[in-house]
Amino acid sequence: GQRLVYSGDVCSSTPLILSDDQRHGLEVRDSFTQAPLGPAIATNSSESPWKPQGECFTTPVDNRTETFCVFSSQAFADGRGISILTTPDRAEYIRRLPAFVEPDALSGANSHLSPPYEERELPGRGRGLIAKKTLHRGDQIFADTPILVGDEDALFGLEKNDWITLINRAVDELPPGSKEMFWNLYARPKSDPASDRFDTNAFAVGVEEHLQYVVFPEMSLINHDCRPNAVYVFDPRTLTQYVHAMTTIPIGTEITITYVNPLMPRQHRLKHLYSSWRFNCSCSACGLQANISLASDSRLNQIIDLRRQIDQGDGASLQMAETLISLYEQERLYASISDVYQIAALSACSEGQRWSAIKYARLAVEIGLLNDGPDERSLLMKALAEEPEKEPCWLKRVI
Ligand SMILES: C[S@@+](CC[C@H](N)C(=O)[O-])C[C@H]1O[C@@H](n2cnc3c(N)ncnc32)[C@H](O)[C@@H]1O
Repeated sequence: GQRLVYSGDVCSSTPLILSDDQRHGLEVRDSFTQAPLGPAIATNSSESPWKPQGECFTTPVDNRTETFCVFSSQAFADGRGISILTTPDRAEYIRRLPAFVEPDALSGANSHLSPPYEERELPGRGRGLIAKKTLHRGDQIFADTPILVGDEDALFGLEKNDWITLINRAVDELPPGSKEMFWNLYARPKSDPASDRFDTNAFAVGVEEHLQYVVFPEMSLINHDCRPNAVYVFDPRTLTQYVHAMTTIPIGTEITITYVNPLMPRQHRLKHLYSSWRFNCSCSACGLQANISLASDSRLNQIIDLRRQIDQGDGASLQMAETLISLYEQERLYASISDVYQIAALSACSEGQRWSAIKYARLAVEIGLLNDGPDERSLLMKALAEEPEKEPCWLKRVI
């Protein structure tokens, strides 16, 4: 969850949160803040699922005083349970989400009976997840609800001791199975065992356009790679985070996601991973020989320059978009490529290149679903994939 804006805000995809000295300037991946499709919350108010709260703590946030309490439900998600450390207003919003009020909203979630992976001890990186069968792009690996939710304003605003009191209570209120999974999570001992585990394992997500940090204990075993083979996306209506294969993952291969913005140059990635998680990144992209690594960095710079030109100018020509796609492919940045297909689809549309527009729009739809979920852009891409001539972008480019 740390803010990883690098040169022009191109991409930020960090799942986890971090050490005390870095608890500032956080952000959520763009995709998480997309407006969900369909009504976000139920209009009828059902009975509150929350167990009566204990003591709450207050802190000033933006010139007002906010109160933070723990809201727990042991029954949530068929007894998996959830504890939410937030304000009473936000808890009220959350309890009306389909995750709580629609009986079938979680029917496909939290099923770990025959997972496509197994847990293994891996040299130099603790536990990790290894594919038990070959996975292909789009295969679902996880669909889980969080067991803990911690409000950004509480995490960064509350006195440390108040935060520690609340996060420990939040863990205590979980059903035994979930509590055990939480205590089994890895954390480097730093301040408080619950708070340390939360810091190492929480993902930043947007709920009601507000940043929350959420812990999914099964997904927490996924290690980092700068060129990962899996991606994750959060659905704020069902509070479900999905992990999908983004490339072919051969049987016996480790399943990975990226913890940092993969467009950062190698030195920045190494530094960031070390300062936040205290490990020396040894992924293939970090371990490249010096001259090959320089070539990789220069491609990353070229990507950032091109994207800046596109953002600041009048959009991309199809040629620019195809150059970008090629650079992403050369860099194996498949986990971040979906918006580049969108750029290509729009530029092809504006140049009246029918088949290219359809091809890139289809790719943007397919890959965008894995990366960003069903957001508004995916509707536009769907329409473009059908009949580009009917879209406002058609032949818009005046050259
Ligand atoms: C969310 S946990 C991942 C699961 C963890 N390996 C375990 O044993 O539970 C994050 C921690 O895993 C380790 N880790 C993750 N990716 C790594 C990598 N590429 N190289 C070395 N250590 C890594 C680091 O210790 C990091 O703080």
